[in-house]
Amino acid sequence: MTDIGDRNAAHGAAEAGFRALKTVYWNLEAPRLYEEALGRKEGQLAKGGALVATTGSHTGRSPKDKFVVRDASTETEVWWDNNGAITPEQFATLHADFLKHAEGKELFAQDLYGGADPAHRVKARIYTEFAWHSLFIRNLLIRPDRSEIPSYVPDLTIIDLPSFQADPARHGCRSKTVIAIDFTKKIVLIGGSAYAGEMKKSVFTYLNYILPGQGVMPMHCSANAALDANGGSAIFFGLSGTGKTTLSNDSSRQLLGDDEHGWSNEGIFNFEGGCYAKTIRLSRNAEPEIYATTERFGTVMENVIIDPVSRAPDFDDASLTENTRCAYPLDFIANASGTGRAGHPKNIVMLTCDAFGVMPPIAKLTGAEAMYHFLSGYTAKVAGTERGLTGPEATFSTCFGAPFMPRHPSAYGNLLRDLIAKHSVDCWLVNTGWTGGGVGTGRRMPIRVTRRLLAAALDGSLSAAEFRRDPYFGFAVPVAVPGVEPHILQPVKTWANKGAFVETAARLVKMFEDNFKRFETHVDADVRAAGPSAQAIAA
Ligand SMILES: Nc1ncnc2c1ncn2[C@@H]1O[C@H](COP(=O)(O)OP(=O)(O)O)[C@@H](O)[C@H]1O
Ligand SMILES: C=C(OP(=O)(O)O)C(=O)O
Repeated sequence: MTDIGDRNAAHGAAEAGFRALKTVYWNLEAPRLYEEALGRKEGQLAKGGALVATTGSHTGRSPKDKFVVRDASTETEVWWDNNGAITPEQFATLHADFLKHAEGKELFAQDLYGGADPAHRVKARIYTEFAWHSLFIRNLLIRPDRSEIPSYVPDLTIIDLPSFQADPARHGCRSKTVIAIDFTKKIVLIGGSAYAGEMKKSVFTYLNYILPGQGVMPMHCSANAALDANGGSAIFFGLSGTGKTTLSNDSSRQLLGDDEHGWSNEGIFNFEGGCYAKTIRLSRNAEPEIYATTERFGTVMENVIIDPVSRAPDFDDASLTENTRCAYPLDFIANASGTGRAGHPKNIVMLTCDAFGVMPPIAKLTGAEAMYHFLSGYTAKVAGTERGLTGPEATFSTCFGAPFMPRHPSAYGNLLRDLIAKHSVDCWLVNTGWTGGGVGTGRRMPIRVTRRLLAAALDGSLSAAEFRRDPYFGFAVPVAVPGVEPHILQPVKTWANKGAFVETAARLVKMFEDNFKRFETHVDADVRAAGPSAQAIAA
């Protein structure tokens, strides 16, 4: 086997069990990875300098194909209702088959960190079959200084082989696609999917497993901080597509990260060193910072269509998927933090994309309401983004990230509750979804309105506003916010058909209540009482 690039000479691919590899390219940086990716026809060069790759049939994550090894140490730790299980024997067979599949191949390896706080980081080594995947994960995670590479020994090893086809009968999985995590052996195997996001979310899942034991709250959230040191940081929880990336990019604040953070006694820290932004209908005006990254050498664009002649990207083209993406290192954003760390948050924002159009654009939450909405994890999927979906569909994904949470939600919920109380954090619920009606009749909340409301929340002025109680959800909604049309703050006023509003709101309340039944025995009475209730409707 030939090794190319900076590496730890004493700790290489043989330790991971690889045999008869043709070559391992270690820690290549962007220019070499471009050469390898383009030379293998893995992708194309876009007009502005980004590398564009397509992923074939998998253009998003495959949560149903994700499995955790159930063994003596995970048995009592993992929330098995939410995580698929495979046996240690099935994992051993899968691992051996992965190593066999890699024989004779050229692989790319990146030695990276997950976690900007050295006290709580994981050293993640990622072996990939594709050069563009190596560039993607190098962009997304934290890149060690070159001087740290000779002594780098990984804690976690990820092997990503999209050309591997799993066998459900042999490997205990569900299809030819598999994401298998062995927390005891600290190995992740990704096969049968070329969607690059699986790699970064595997590191996230690993940290979500280990960090609670270190007293650190891991969170599916973006984060930014005021430029003035006393202004404090803010975190934005939200499921995919709710606006974590879009809204954390704010030229008046410092960006920490767009997706995954931890909260320790020292403050908050990014798990990553890059961002993974959605590019569908990306607008230069509404999202100038993100747009600019698509015109740079080093950015990876995934499933974005480019013109065959000019190589200019067409962000309106969803012919491969709605989930088109660009991945870039944090320093491509001018006002990104150099450390990935900030003090304790002053504000927590829970983002929801309400496709029914009944949630107000912003509400202030009590601690108990924040816990209720954190455990509920509500957003809505829109028809067209998934096969078979004909109308908006409510999704309740606990902790705003159920697919990445190996432990029971109460493990994360209790940590968050204590941190909110200890640091007297203001909590908000923000609807980035529909207003004036649901999908089909209403329109998406203008980004300009959401940004204006957030600015007022984060600078502290909104806390002092006059509030009214939402008749359905019970939380406090501001009556007026400078620069925002007042009627948009009261959803019923934005609907032409008031009867339809009342009926839709009652339906959504019922969905919340049905969903929350599974948490009722895990929470205190104040949290149970913090949800919407049938009484609130009658009143
Ligand atoms: N009011 C709004 N707030 C935030 N995003 C919005 C809004 N209206 C439309 N969008 C669009 O919704 C998408 C949000 O995606 P993104 O920020 O990547 O979400 P996440 O990071 O939570 O997955 C972007 O494509 C953005 O342009
Ligand atoms: C990477 C992902 O997360 P997000 O959409 O929140 O960026 C994903 O869902 O694939």
